[in-house]
Amino acid sequence: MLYLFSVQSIAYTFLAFIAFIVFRTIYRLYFHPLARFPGPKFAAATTLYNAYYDILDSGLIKRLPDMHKKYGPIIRIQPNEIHVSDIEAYNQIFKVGAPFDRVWHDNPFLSGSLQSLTTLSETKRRKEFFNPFFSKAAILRVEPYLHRQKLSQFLTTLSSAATANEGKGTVVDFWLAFRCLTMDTVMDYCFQKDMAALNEPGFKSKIVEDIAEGAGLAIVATYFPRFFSTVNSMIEALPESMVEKYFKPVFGWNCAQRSLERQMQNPELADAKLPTMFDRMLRPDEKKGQVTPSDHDMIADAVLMIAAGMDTTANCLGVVLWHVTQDPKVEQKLVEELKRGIPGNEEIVSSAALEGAEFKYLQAVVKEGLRLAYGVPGRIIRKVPKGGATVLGEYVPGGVQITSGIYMHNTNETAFPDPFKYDPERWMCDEETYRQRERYMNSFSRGSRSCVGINLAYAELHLTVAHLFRRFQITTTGYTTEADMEWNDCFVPVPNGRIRGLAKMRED
Ligand code: HEM
Repeated sequence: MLYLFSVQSIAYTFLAFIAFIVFRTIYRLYFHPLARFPGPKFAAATTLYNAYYDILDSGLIKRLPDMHKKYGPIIRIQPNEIHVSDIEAYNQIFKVGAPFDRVWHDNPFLSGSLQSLTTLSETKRRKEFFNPFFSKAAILRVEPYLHRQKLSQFLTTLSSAATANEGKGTVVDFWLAFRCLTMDTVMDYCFQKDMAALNEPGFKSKIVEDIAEGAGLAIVATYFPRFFSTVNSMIEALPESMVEKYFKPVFGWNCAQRSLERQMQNPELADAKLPTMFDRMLRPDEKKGQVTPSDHDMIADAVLMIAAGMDTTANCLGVVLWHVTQDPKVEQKLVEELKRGIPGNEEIVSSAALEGAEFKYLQAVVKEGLRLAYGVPGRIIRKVPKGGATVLGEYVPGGVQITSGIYMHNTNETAFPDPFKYDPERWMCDEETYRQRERYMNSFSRGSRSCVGINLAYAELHLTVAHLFRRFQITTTGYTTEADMEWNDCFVPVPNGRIRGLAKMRED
């Protein structure tokens, strides 16, 4: 009897569940406030549609251009989410001060950080600490002690690889090398903390490998935030040796986190002559109503800087290296310009000089790399304010998620004819065309939530690309394939393979 009862109750529960799914699907398809928006029916019925393409395929974002061609400029891509393809609508949602708050998918490593703040007012208060720290003037002021030194270490380690084998060179894993560079730079710039990844022969840094390998999970975590939070707490409760062996990304993050915690508790560990990111937070301007964030939130911000600054910049360097080495004309023009502007092979010039009139082609090479590296291609989501908003002439109710992916704008066919071709010449144009193209190029996002690290990123990119190609001849053909460079949208693009190349010293 007891057995029967339990079988019956399981059956009833199952039927109730099926009924719930059926009613919910009918509601979503025919009675939901977004029911009138066009788009695939499956996407309107369940988030599994998005999840399928984001987790099991290379990302929904890559399907959106075709979906927009079929259904129009404003489409429903999830039961409660709208995607718009039009640049004016993008500007409406992402302009400075726009009332569309960020949608935050809980992430155990970043909760409490700037990125987890959703409203404009909270964001503005926290950004007051960051904006002066990442200003162009601040970046230039410390450049001789920091990012230029990191660049020198990068070039030295690369020289060792390039002069090995009696000068025949060695194959270098540039995927890892660029991550060592960007990780060491961010850690040094923000916290005066030397992770010394660049000193590892052949850039074989374990901590960078461990942290970088976790990037692929970021998008999965946005669909199952509670599950990932719980699993993360369980992993953290395990003995350290097990975490190191079986859960490498978590271990890498924990190491970075502990090291930052140590530094926060012992501020004297920082070199007093240069500020760290925490200095300003620990000395808030009370007249402006600033308050020091909690220790937890400052640590979360520190972790955010690594997460936001490492892969994005390294991805762009990888894209530039790949395309430049695949096109002899581009490489020749770049190297000629660099030889004119940097006569001595061993010389290091400042990022300010590299952003001047003598290096226009270098700037175009970097800009085109940023365009095709996409920054955060798809998942930057906003919430329609209470009371709703009119977007592209359509009323969208309050509370609905809305977005417009960077990938779509960076590959807009009108702004960038033959959009997937890497062509720095697009940026060697008249001012009006340049401005038009810039409106579509949104790799750093726009508005109140745009990238706070943009100046540091540009300095790193110009410095690295200039000195890399000035000093080294790199062959990627035969060591990297088109398929390796294909990417999956994991919040940031994660390439299928690693970019590797044979590095040799340039003779003149
Ligand atoms: C090529 C390099 C980079 C690209 C393409 C890039 C791109 C972006 C994008 C698209 C966003 C918006 C993400 C969102 O709204 O969810 C963003 C946010 C952010 N970036 Fe960058 N980024 C780069 C480098 C850096 C660096 C070097 C740092 C600092 C060390 C940094 C720090 C941040 C922070 C803190 C945010 C969060 C801003 C907020 O939530 O309001 N980024 N970045």
